[in-house]
Amino acid sequence: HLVKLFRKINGPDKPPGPTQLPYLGRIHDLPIEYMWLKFKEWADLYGGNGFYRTQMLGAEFLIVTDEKVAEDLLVKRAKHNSDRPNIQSLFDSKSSNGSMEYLPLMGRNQYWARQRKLTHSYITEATNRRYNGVMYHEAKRWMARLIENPDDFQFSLEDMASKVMCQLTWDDSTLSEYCTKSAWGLLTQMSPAGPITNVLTPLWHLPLFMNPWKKAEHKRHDEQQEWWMARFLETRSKMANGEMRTCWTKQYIEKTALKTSISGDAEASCLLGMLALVGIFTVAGPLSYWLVTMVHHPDWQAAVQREIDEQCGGQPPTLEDAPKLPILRACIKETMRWKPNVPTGVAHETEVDDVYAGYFIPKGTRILPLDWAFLRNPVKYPDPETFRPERWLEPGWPTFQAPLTQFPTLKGMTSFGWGQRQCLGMSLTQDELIVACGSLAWCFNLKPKRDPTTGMELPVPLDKSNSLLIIKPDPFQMAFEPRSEERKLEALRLWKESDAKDRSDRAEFLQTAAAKRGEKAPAVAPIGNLPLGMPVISPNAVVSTTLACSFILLGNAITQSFMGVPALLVDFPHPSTPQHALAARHLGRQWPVFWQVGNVFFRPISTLGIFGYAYASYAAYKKAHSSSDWKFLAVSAVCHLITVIHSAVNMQPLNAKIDALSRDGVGKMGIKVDVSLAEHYARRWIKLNLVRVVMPAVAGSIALSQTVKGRLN
Ligand code: HEM
Repeated sequence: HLVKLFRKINGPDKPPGPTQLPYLGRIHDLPIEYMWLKFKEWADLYGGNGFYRTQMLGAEFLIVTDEKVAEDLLVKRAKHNSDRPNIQSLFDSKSSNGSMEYLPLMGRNQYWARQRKLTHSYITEATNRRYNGVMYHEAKRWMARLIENPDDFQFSLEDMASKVMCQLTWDDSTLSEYCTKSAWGLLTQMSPAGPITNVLTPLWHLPLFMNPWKKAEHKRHDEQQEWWMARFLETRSKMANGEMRTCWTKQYIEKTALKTSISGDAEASCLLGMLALVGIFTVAGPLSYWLVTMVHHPDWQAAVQREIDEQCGGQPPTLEDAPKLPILRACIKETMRWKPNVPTGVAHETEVDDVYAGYFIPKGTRILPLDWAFLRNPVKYPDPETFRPERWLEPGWPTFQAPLTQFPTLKGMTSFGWGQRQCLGMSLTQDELIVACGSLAWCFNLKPKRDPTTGMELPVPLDKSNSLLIIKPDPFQMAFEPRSEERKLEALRLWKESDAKDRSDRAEFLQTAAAKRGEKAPAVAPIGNLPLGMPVISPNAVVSTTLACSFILLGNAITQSFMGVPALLVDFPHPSTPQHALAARHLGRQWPVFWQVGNVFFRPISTLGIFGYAYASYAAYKKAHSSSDWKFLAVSAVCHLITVIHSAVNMQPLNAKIDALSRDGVGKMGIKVDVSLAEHYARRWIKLNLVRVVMPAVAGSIALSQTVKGRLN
């Protein structure tokens, strides 16, 4: 039976390709890491017709390695070849059961059709509006961040792309960090290099109680959905107060909701959430590779800088300048050709049996347009392994197109896919890369970093990346050297100016909204995403104050336990000696002086800590319940609460006892104490006071780490 099966699956009627094993196909020698390189290796062996076939665990693949074949199958026969394969580790990735969640992964069904139409119209409109200046604002912020903290460039790069998308979707750039995390979560889950269940698909069907992959996906999925819905509802409630500026979600609620076939809030929140998410890791890829490329090609970097200096009047480039910047556009396009960030391409699935070039292509075949192969075709791209932007700029190269005011353009590149499923973010990607890469070239010399001890240049690897569906380079180090002191100051000034304008625009908008409602305008403009109905006080400012409280309390408690009381007890006479009674009375008299400051000063600031941390925790909860930030601050609040309760319940009675020593053992409320235990009371006090050392230390450390990580912004 096996021999028969083997002959059948490798029969001469099948398209060429590596020999297939029954059921396994070629799963055994297809590496998860850098899978596209193996696909290309097979392409060189079997892809003479522009395609070859392989199998994986019963799934049939047609790997397309020539653009003409991709055009034939995915554009001309798009009607039958525009479905998507199921992704095992996501629930209903194709929306066959109406989940309506992830547009790029949906099958070719009604949900996909209406969501694609709407997404296309929103992106087109935003492109025509020049994205309301969001890209310029975020590029300026990024330059300033790179000047102030260059070593954090990988984070700030992705955060810039995320802020652009969050701003366009919800008019709130403060959502960027969570959105990026959520984006990588989804990307990992859907990639072959993600959970093992994407490759060993039967594992996914284990019962839930013994299935860690399904449990993890439940959690990820539910958190993401909840967050998208929270953003949607928040926009709606801000709109009800007239406090929402232009963004895609507002546009949907205000204009589209009544006219569209989108089924309701759940579908709309997913469509908008997915739109925000898909523009992060995609744009971050070429931006990261731009850094790598420029470090390795200082001559082209200098050419881009010269062009910008000559054409943009000493300022960073705008989209209006783009026609005058062919070298910048050529370098961006060549970066995307040389280091494509979706190297395997995105699979389509066939919906009918078909015949192509005499070969039978069964229904359900996954067609993979292998971008790595398209972009390394030596006929179209001579010397394909080398970064050569001149191929877009000089007549004589197969890819040259005139006029240079229009070409080269990213639009239509094979990297954006094919036919009915072609990427909807081409213009947004092109515009964002022109603004961001152009601003980098205007402001910095991008160089290798030197090891501070050896003085040697640290390598910037060319071929190290993750292996997800959309890739980015592995972490590396490099230097961002401002081109001159004036450029640096100008970049900082531009950001300050843009930030101030943004804040005042928001404040003015809110004031107008308040005036329309007949209310007094809020004193401080809420920047970001503060909870509705709360006084508008920045959680960051509150926590900075309570942090000081925690550490003051800590300092005080250390002084008391390790200096103050031990000093009072030096050479304290033994109860059997005649001097003891006098010393005990003396201790009782010293005590109120010592303790009073605790009641008057430290208890109130400890109480202030409770409220401050609780407020910040609540604000963090409102901002993103699904993130655990609020829990950290809640722990800080509880630590302060414990300190206050402990002082009242355990320490105060001890104070009263020591105080009673000053009156020969009879306290104010008539309590009687044993004078011979004077030193014992004081030493016990030292021990109990350690709670007042530990609790503020924990509270303060947690809050400090949250503040340093920027979790309260
Ligand atoms: C370097 C940047 C980008 C690359 C290389 C890229 C690449 C791709 C690819 C290969 C596809 C699948 C095409 C196919 O199946 O044939 C795709 C689909 C898609 N892209 Fe992009 N993309 C990029 C940026 C963006 C951005 C910035 C957005 C939106 C803001 C976006 C939105 C989409 C959407 C919505 C789809 C799904 C289309 C559908 O399934 O009908 N992309 N992209």
